[in-house]
Amino acid sequence: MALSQHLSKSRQFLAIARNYSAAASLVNVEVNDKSGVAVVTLQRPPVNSLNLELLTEIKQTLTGLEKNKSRGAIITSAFKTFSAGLDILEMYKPNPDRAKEFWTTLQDVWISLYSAQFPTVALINGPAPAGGCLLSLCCEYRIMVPKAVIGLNETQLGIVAPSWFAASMENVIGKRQTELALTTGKLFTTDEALKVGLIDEVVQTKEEGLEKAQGFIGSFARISPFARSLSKQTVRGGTIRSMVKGREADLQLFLATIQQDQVQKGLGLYIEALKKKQAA
Ligand SMILES: CC/C=C\C/C=C\C/C=C\CC/C=C/CC(=O)SCCNC(=O)CCNC(=O)[C@H](O)C(C)(C)COP(=O)(O)OP(=O)(O)OC[C@H]1O[C@@H](n2cnc3c(N)ncnc32)[C@H](O)[C@@H]1OP(=O)(O)O
Repeated sequence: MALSQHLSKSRQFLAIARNYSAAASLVNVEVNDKSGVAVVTLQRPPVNSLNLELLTEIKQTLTGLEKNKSRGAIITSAFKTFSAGLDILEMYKPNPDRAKEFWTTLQDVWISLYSAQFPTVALINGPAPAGGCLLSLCCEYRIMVPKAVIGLNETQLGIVAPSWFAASMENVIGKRQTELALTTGKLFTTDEALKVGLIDEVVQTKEEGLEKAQGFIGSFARISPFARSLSKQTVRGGTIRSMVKGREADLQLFLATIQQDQVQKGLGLYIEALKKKQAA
């Protein structure tokens, strides 16, 4: 492609990206003019807990990037927490219609991000428990800052990570480590996560992380995008097909689980503990 054509295409893409960024106040999208890589910054204060609105905006962002044949996406946070995971208030004393839409949107986000045709990097610039960890596991590469934690800690809340959460982790660190991590609800420190392969690199700052993430995506410059994305599909296809096939049953299981008295009690206590921690 001629340089002028490439630039015009980039500008067009930039304008589109800025458009859906402007409409989406909980997610900011900035496309690097040179590389065409999108930096997708989650910005729902204070801790990017994933409620219906944030998930909807992430889903719209991913759809936009796919439609515009993005060169790649780096997912990060505007705050000191990457993401506190699912918003517990969406599961505590839930409205049934909203809970259904909430879980369906989470499933949609997982499918879009896990199967994205473009390269994806999670720049984990702070704690990433549960749903925050899941979001990063959907990406192809994980870069993390020191003194943070990451993991699927659902059992600590008295709930169970669904099978597709577990599969996402298993595909990265293997069955044995996943079983240990899930049953104990382990939150890995940055060093532990690197050792077990849950993350790929440690950086000292977010800026350094952005450079490394651009470098990872740039490493595909000489690889055919078609061959790249088909290879990704080959590796991930089984997990995606199984999740899609079971998504209705998964939704029903979620709705039934969060209606249980014992689960509601556990979530209530967990919310109280979070609030007490802040008051202390
Ligand atoms: C075979 C399978 C069978 C069955 C499966 C079927 C169904 C399964 C059913 C359910 C599965 C559901 C899966 C859920 C996954 C999740 O993601 S659950 C969420 C888990 N998240 C956490 O445990 C993180 C909790 N938060 C923290 O640890 C800390 O907040 C954090 C380290 C992230 C940041 O610490 P800090 O900077 O000190 O902030 P604060 O703790 O002071 O928090 C600030 C305010 O934010 C509120 N908050 C924090 N996290 C959440 C959250 N996840 N949701 C909602 N709100 C949150 C916190 O209460 C403070 O609020 P306040 O200012 O006091 O109002």
